[in-house]
Amino acid sequence: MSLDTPETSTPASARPFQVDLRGVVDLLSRHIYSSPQVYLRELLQNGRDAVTARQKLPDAPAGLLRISPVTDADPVFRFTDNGVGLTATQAAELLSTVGRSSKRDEVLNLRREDFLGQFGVGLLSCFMVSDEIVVRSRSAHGEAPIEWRGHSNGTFSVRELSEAEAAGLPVGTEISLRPRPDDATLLSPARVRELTERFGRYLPVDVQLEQGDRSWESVTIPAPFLEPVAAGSAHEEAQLALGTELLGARPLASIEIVVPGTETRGIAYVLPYAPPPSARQASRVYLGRMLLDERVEDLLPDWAFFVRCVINTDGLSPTASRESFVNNEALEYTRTEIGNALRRWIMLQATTAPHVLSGLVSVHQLALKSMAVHDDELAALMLPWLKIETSAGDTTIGEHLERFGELRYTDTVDEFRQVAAIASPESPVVNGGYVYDAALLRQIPALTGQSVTRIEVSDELDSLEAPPLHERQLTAAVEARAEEALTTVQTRVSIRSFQPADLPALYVADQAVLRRIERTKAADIAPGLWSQVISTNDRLLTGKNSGEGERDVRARLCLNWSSPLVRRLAELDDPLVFRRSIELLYAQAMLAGHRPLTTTDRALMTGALTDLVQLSIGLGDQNPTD
Ligand SMILES: Nc1ncnc2c1ncn2[C@@H]1O[C@H](COP(=O)(O)OP(=O)(O)OP(=O)(O)O)[C@@H](O)[C@H]1O
Repeated sequence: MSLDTPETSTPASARPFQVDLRGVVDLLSRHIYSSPQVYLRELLQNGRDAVTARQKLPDAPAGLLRISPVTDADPVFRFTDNGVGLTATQAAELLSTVGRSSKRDEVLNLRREDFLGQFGVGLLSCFMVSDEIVVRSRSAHGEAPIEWRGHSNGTFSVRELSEAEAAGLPVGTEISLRPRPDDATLLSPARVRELTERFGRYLPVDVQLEQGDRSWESVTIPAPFLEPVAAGSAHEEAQLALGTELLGARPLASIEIVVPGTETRGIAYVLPYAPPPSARQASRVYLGRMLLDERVEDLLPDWAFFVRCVINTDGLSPTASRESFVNNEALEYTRTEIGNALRRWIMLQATTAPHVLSGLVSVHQLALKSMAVHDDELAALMLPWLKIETSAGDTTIGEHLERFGELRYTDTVDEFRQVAAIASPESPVVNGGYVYDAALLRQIPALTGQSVTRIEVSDELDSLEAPPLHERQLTAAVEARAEEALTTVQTRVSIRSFQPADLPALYVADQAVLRRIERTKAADIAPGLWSQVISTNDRLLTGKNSGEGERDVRARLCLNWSSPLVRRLAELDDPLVFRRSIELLYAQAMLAGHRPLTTTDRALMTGALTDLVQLSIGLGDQNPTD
């Protein structure tokens, strides 16, 4: 069927949509606004906008918003402003038409930046707490004062007030609400104070609350996050107090954020504790100094999880719920600029306040590493402060490079654990296995010109020499005895010589090393032509192939033939002492390599320890454990 109107039909007259106000209020309260408490935010916002509109006229007084909560003596809530006011025509048109707003640019149909409202639905939020809204207003443009009454059943009336009726009504607007019994607490003095302070504490107009004794108390204070502060000033204290309230602890530092492009400014507080890396810090955000939300999620870049911000913006667009921003180019730009401000601050600390940076690094290592990986400039400044684990203990990249001039690292934690025990103290190995570490270490040559080498476990264990030929018979017998001792944990045993000599055993799980051990074993058995064939073949091997399957590449215990303890064990005749000692060496090598112990491993270790203790105190013959 065509959507065009058939020529023969009678032209239909255009009629306006009917709006079911109850449905709209239900939509607002259940699906747009998070809670009925936003009635106060919407009133504050309308009052603030009316004051702004009046300030554009000559001789406007300073803006003033006054709120009288519901009390036992007076069950009506009143909100007054000394703003621009409304004429009868404006009231009929603007207050009574859902979606009509005076605050949009007529041509662009966009929010005008000096106003907070734009959607033309805010006043309806009062129907979430009251069945009737009464507006009495006197326009700054002259004309008779008016009274507009709107009902939640969708009807309204508007009338001009006589001067007698409007006696004492100044230019501006007064909104009265009589709360539904269930909602009365939302309009009570305590809740009204709490909500006014939360939403409107930093508004650029004076907001006053009526007290029990009919006096007025101002709740507005200067926003401590909008001005640069002098060190040691009361203003700085107020700024830190706000950060302490926000984080629950005194911030490590405060970083000024200024994004002129979207009229955004505020403070990023550095958390004094490390949050989980996945936890994106939500920002407390004000729009035109009115609270938008305590937890706006998308204003910071992902990596900025070490700060929490308090921000005010005049240039970003709120969604209709006024609890988050429209995800547009301006938001994207602001997010990037906030990221740049954080980066600039870190760089400044690196050059002017290294102690601040080192404090920051000790708490927020991971966030900083994640930033440095994608940012050469930042990496150059941050690298010296970043902590690393080395076979000679924990240190920083800067200290390590200063001491050793070069850096050798493993790609994984597992590799590190296997080589850490045998790395020489003159050339320690760095653990590049923690998140971002290897990627950062690889940046060093380009940034500082210093040498960085990735090492392989197999290269480090290259010095695993087979015992001399004349001792092979003895070592083969020890290997067999030791392997028998370890049958429950199915671990092979090889004897090799390596440094340091005081390390009796090494647990080897690296496949390349295991292949090499197997190779030397085959070469030992088949000297001459066969050993050449095998070594040529090994050079060609880069991964798994059919020949490899025949080799035994199970993890194994490497006993150190250079260790006096192992040599002493080789001479030991007592089978129980030998077995228990081998079991203990196995457990010790597992623990030194940070390998998790299985139940069998633990049972083996406990049994060995118990027996050795019993044997050493002379109980061995009476009660060995098995
Ligand atoms: N206190 C007031 N003084 C003067 N005019 C007002 C006042 N409150 C509301 N108005 C007029 O009524 C219109 C509709 O108000 P409403 O709160 O429903 O929407 P809005 O403020 O324009 O937009 P939003 O839905 O985004 O809050 C306003 O655009 C304004 O012209």
